[in-house]
Amino acid sequence: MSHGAFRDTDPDGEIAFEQDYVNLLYAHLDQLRERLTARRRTALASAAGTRQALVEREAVVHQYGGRLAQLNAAENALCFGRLDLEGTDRPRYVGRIGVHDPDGEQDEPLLIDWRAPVARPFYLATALQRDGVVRRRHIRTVGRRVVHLHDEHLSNRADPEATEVAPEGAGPDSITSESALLTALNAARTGRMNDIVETVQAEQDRIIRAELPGILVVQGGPGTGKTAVALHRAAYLLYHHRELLERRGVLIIGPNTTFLRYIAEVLPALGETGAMLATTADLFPGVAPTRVEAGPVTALKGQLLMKDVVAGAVADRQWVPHDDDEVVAVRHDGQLLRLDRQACLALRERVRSARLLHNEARPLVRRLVLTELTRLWAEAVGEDPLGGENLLGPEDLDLLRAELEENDGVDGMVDWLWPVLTPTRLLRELFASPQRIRAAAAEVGLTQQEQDWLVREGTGWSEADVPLLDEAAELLGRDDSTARRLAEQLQTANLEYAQGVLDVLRGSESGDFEDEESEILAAFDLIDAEALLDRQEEVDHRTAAERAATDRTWRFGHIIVDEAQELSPMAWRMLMRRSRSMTLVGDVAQTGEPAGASSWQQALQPHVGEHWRLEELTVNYRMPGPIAQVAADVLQALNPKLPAPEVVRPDGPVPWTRRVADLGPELVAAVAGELENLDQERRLAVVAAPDQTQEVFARLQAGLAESVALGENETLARVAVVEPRETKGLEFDAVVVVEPDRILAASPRGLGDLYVTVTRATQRLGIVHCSDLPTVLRSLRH
Ligand SMILES: Nc1ncnc2c1ncn2[C@@H]1O[C@H](COP(=O)(O)OP(=O)(O)OP(=O)(O)O)[C@@H](O)[C@H]1O
Repeated sequence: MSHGAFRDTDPDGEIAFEQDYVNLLYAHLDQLRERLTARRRTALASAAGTRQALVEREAVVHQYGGRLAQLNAAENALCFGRLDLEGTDRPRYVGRIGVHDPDGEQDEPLLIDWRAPVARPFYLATALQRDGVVRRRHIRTVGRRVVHLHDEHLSNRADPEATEVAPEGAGPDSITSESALLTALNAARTGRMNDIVETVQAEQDRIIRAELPGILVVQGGPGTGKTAVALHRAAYLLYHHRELLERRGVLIIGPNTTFLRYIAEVLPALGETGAMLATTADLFPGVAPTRVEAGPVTALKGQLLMKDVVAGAVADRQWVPHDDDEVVAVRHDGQLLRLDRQACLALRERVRSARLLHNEARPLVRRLVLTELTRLWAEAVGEDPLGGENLLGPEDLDLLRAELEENDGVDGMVDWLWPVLTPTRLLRELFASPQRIRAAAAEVGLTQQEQDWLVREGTGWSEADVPLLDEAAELLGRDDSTARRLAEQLQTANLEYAQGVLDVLRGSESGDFEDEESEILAAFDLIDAEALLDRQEEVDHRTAAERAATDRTWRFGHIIVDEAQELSPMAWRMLMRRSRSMTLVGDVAQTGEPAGASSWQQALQPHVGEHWRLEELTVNYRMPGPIAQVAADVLQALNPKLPAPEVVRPDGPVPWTRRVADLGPELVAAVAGELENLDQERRLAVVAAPDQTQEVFARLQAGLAESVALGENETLARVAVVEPRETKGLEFDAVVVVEPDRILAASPRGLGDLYVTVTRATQRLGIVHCSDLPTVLRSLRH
């Protein structure tokens, strides 16, 4: 590996040279923005008298808006790289977007989008595999000012002074652009994730640019860049498959809303705003889970056997009398027409054999019920007093049937036998009734304890309920009656609104207008309210993400799942319905959820068999060596088969431990000491077991403001007190772990939570404990 020296001065005018070029790029960016803003303004102001013109105008305005957002996002670090190539004097500049000189004669763009194939050597070229690259230059800018250049000479013919051999142990051989990378890794964390577009590494680049179709699993230890890679892959795929992915949308699933906030700025910074960020809990429109359930309940609800429980619950609602004494009956024309158990059983079998979804089978149920009731009524009224054949002919039967159709009691009977069910009604009524649970679980063999876990007191949905609601929706099919009623109401309301718009237009019509310019057509001459409504519906410029958020059956162009190891089998089942083109990133050593995966094979086999491919990330960019060593010890105990990632920064502060009598002043002193070790802008997380976070927070809130010479708000803004699960996917400059023994005891999945906890720090790690340290933290014991 070779790398160049920093140039802090600019003896050869290199910075000035690059500054000129960067100025030129920004001038083009400004020009482009101005031109687009003006065009957008003109389009907005243009008249759109016809339906077609209105649709076209809206499309153009929308398109300009999207492009402008991309250009605005490129403002920061527009250009960050340059490649000098063999056989040409013209360098190739790499940046966030492509910039062309509209008047230029050259074919080659002034700036190449990092996602374009010709930008790839910027990330991949090494001294051994140069790909035609003689020199790779990293250009660092602050605002629009070039502040630093760093060169890597990949050619043997390069200036020997600018090339030096990497010091021993400076990190894995595969690292490129080491100086720029180390600058990024050592930077203070802000609480929001940054993009890594300037320093993507070769193994990451391969994953980012992997082909779209199919299921790609990315396994990697903590800090190997899985989240970063997943988000850059989203940007890459949107660039290369824009038409498909803007139409179908990209869904990004994260473990919780804190995490989604943490990553929210990465894609916009890469110029992409169209992806939908969600947790699996958000995937059933209209349901916002707030209910917290105990671990065993969550674990049970996540298991695949719950699909059979839900199916059992639906089947149980397709009612038949329990014995020969029970009947369903309707009174008609003085006759009591009854369906007994045998008749109901036969009817149910006929309907089930039609293999329709529950709600969609209702019209068939109604038809069969009517046939049976008609037969019963005919038997009663057409009976030949002399004992001969029934006196009624086919036409009479048709009349009887038509009459029965008008009887409200028939609908009541159908409701009883085959009620219209929504997913929420089905599960609400299931979880409220031990009898229903027993009936639903009859074929599944749930233990009494498991059945009791499903009984729900109170209301509200949990995250684990969402895949069950989705399952129910799949089995029930559309509840047409409600949907139709709602659609009709909406249509009426919208029609009234559209009519109102036309009335306003008419109201504003001037008297002169009618007399003198009757040739000119006004909007209300051309369209009626219904047409206006149609027109509004056609001009639906919500992004695919926005439309998908309200449509449970939306199929996405691609789904990215982060912390994918946490998904339960039922959650996988739900996601698989939404796309089969997926990137799943995670680490099976970090699983904390009770129903999460122990292996990718176990997680995916039931849904896609062997149809998935695995890539691995092997380099830890987050932790310095001494912290990584602590993590490696925990990993060794957790799953010795998983290799600990290599580190990029071998050196760093040694993690410290402090034994305290209780979590009082000594804890405060330890945290205060740690804060003093950190620069002002750096942030600290104090991680404690779920049942201790409140106490720890209260102690620190009271004690820290006094110990550290800072205001209370200022101090607490730098210190987050969190439980292990809340730190999933996040990182902090420093982490203080409180009572690891207690964290271990509170984890449903053994060492997973502790492993997550000790792998969050980018700079410093400390441990405060009252009880003995767990054996896995042996390297920290004195
Ligand atoms: N090529 C890179 N250049 C600069 N920074 C990088 C690079 N790769 C990763 N990082 C940084 O390393 C840190 C860890 O990355 P990330 O959070 O994506 O890892 P992860 O594998 O998802 O970790 P975890 O499993 O713990 O959630 C982040 O700060 C990220 O920006």
